[in-house]
Amino acid sequence: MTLSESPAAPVGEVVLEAEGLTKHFPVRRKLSDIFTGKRAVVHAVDDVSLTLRRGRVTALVGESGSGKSTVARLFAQLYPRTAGDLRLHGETTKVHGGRRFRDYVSRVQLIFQDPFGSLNPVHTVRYHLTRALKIHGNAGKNAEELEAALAALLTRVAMTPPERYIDKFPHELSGGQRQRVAIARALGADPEALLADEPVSMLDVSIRLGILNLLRDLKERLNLAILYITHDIASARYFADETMVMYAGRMVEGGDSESVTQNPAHPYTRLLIESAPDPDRIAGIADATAKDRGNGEPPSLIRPPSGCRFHPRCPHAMKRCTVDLPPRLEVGGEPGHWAACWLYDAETVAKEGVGSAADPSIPTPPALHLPEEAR
Ligand SMILES: Nc1ncnc2c1ncn2[C@@H]1O[C@H](COP(=O)(O)OP(=O)(O)OP(=O)(O)O)[C@@H](O)[C@H]1O
Repeated sequence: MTLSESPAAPVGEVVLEAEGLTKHFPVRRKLSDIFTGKRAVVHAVDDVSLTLRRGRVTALVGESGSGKSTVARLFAQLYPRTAGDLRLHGETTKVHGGRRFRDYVSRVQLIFQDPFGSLNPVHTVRYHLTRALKIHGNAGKNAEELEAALAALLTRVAMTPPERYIDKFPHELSGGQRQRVAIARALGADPEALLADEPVSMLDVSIRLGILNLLRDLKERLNLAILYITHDIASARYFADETMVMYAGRMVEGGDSESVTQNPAHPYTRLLIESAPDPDRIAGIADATAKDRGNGEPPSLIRPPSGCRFHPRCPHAMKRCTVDLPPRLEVGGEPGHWAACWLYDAETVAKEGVGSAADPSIPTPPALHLPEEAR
């Protein structure tokens, strides 16, 4: 097997495109539902639009329960979607098992958070990788070619010399090495896109950077499109080209990673950044934590708030935020940087005044940098 190093597809070519992706999970029926005829659902993901391109990492950031893993599973087609479209190279794709699903999985691979759970403890590295190569038709024509393909996979994830690792069982490897094997197994399909769901969150802090550097190397050498799911916005700045922020099942901000992390526009992104441990900002941590507590908890996804879902926690909320869902609005002067927030609609701000409908118990926020026309 030869991994398609820098394949002909141009960097930036769209691989996968989601439009209006929505997933509602039904919740257990209550007696009252029988009388009302309604069935409650968890609004796990609503109206998510996202594009994955060759040679680019797109980070999807948000706190626990915001819907990130559900988006990854929708992209992997492990769940049927409630609504919306998913296109592979411009064509709608909807597969439910069988050969079509296997073809899809050959092009789009998912890497899980838990390297301890994703490898079968009774099988060796050789078994896991051979199986992946065979399933995806990349095992070569004979034993020598298979051996060469196995060595290529381990070399690609910097587990060298390959013979040191190939016959090891998962328990003989460190967490970082197991995640490298899981990545090598995904590469066994020779995919175009990797969906990495919190790939480093269960690893020691000291080895996280090594795995992110490996993924970056793969993005460049194999021209992969990578969806990087994380709750750690600081790592998104370091690793991703583009960053999208999710809150309570909806996307609230997006743009290139530098703009989103250095000049966050949505009040939720600002809160996320303030509560992220940042070695350059150690003095501010206690203060930020206190502010978080004041800003409350994520809402129920069974009955999500009307309008902007962040409005009950938002120190800048206006009346319109409580009733109208904000569209994606451009953030002044930064091409491609948007926020789904009425603060970026000058007319609304002028008419209602920033914070005019905010809960008075929310602590006073730091100064907002709004576009001039909205001040
Ligand atoms: N199979 C399911 N059935 C019912 N509800 C679900 C199911 N899977 C997820 N949910 C709900 O959907 C919401 C989004 O969950 P999801 O796991 O996608 O969030 P997340 O941002 O990935 O969180 P985490 O970082 O904790 O994994 C949560 O409220 C979760 O409880």
